[in-house]
This record gives sequence, structure tokens and C-alpha cells, in this order.
Amino acid sequence: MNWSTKAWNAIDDIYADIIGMPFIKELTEGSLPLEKFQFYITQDSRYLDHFGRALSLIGARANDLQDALAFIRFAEGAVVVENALHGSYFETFGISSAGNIEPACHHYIHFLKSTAALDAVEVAMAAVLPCFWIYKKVGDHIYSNQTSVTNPYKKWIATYAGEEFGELVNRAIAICDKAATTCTEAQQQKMIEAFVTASRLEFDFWDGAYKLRKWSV
Ligand SMILES: Cc1ncc(CO)c(N)n1
Ligand SMILES: Cc1ncsc1CCO
Repeated sequence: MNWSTKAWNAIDDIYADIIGMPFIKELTEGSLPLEKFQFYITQDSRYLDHFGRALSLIGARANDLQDALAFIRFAEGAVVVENALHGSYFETFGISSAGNIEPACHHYIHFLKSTAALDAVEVAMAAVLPCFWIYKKVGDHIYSNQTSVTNPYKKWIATYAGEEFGELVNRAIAICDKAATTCTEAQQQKMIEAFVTASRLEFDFWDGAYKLRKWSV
């Protein structure tokens, strides 16, 4: 069994929980309250900024030059998506500024940045993989379960359900699988742990947005 199959098996339950979240259900139906989507989009804009930096750091640390190029391009993609949120999405959804980084976003970006900086590069690659893979799966799930042609969140959904994003995801999975073959069993296990932690943080990111969770003080 290749590494990515084991990794996905390890998060099967988390993924099922994500698909069952009210945020995802209401996003699919188009009934998600605007305030929750606004919260999500502002946090995601902050997230993508730091995610892009984590990806470029992994690019700088990758052993293989082609893998470095792939991560540098992923980083560029993350900044391009951030710019799209900051531009047209902020305007469409009536957002004037990105505001504070709230707890779920803070937790996630700092996990990614510290892992990218301090852990083995293979572990760092595994830590960012849920950002690709879970979004592709969730994007496809939402896209194929849509009931409303007038869903206000349609354009956002299309970003992650598209074939173009699918190709990037396959590339990221393949890089992790190749990296895992150079690792010991213990290192592969660390990659799985990072993959699971990031998946939990994906859940929390949506959960935090649904509950509009902010710093208590
Ligand atoms: C929190 C989060 N995870 C993953 C993605 C997709 O990379 C995103 N836009 N936001
Ligand atoms: C995973 C991901 N999400 C938004 S951009 C990006 C990297 C691809 O450029």
C-alpha cells in the first residue's frame, strides 16, 4: 500500500465528519448565512497568505529540483487565490478588510509554518497535503450535491471542484508518495501524523467559521 493510501485511511473518519458539518451542508445548499461565509473568507484570505509562505519554504527545502519547482508554483497559486479573495470576493460579499487572525486560523497557519521550517521536509510536505486533497474532495462533493442553481457561493465552490485544481492535487500526492519511499517506517509514520493533524485543523477551520469563533479577550 502506498503512503497516500495509508494516509487517507487514517483520516477517513475526519473526512466523514467534515462532509457532515453544517458549514459544508449549508454551503452546498446555498443557505449558509452570509456572516459565516464572510468570516470564513476573511480568515481564508489570511490563511492563504501564510500557507503560500509555508509552501515556498518547502520549495526552498525540497531535495529534488522538480519538486522545488512544483512547490514554488503551488505557493504562487496560493497567493493568486488570496488575491482573488481579497479582490472580487471581498467586494461581492461586502467585506471591507481581512481583520484579525482568529484562533482556528492562527492555530493552523502556525502549525504549517513551524512544520515547514523545523521538521523533515517530507513531514512538511505531508502537513500541507490535506489543504490540497481535502479541498478537492470537499469541492467535488459540494459540486455534485448542489441543489440550487442560484447558490451565491457557486463561484467559490468551482475553484476547488475544477480539473485544474485536481491536477495540482495529484501532483502534490505523487510528490508525497515519492518522498515517503525515501523515508524509514518511523519517518513515514511522522508524515501520517502531520497529515492527520492538518486534517483536524481543516475541520476546526470550518467549525470556527460556523461558530464565528474569535479570541475570548
Ligand atoms: C483552510 C484552508 N485549507 C485549504 C485550502 C485550500 O488550499 C484553503 N483555501 N483554506
Ligand atoms: C492548495 C491550494 N489552495 C489554494 S491554492 C493552492 C495551491 C495550488 O497553487
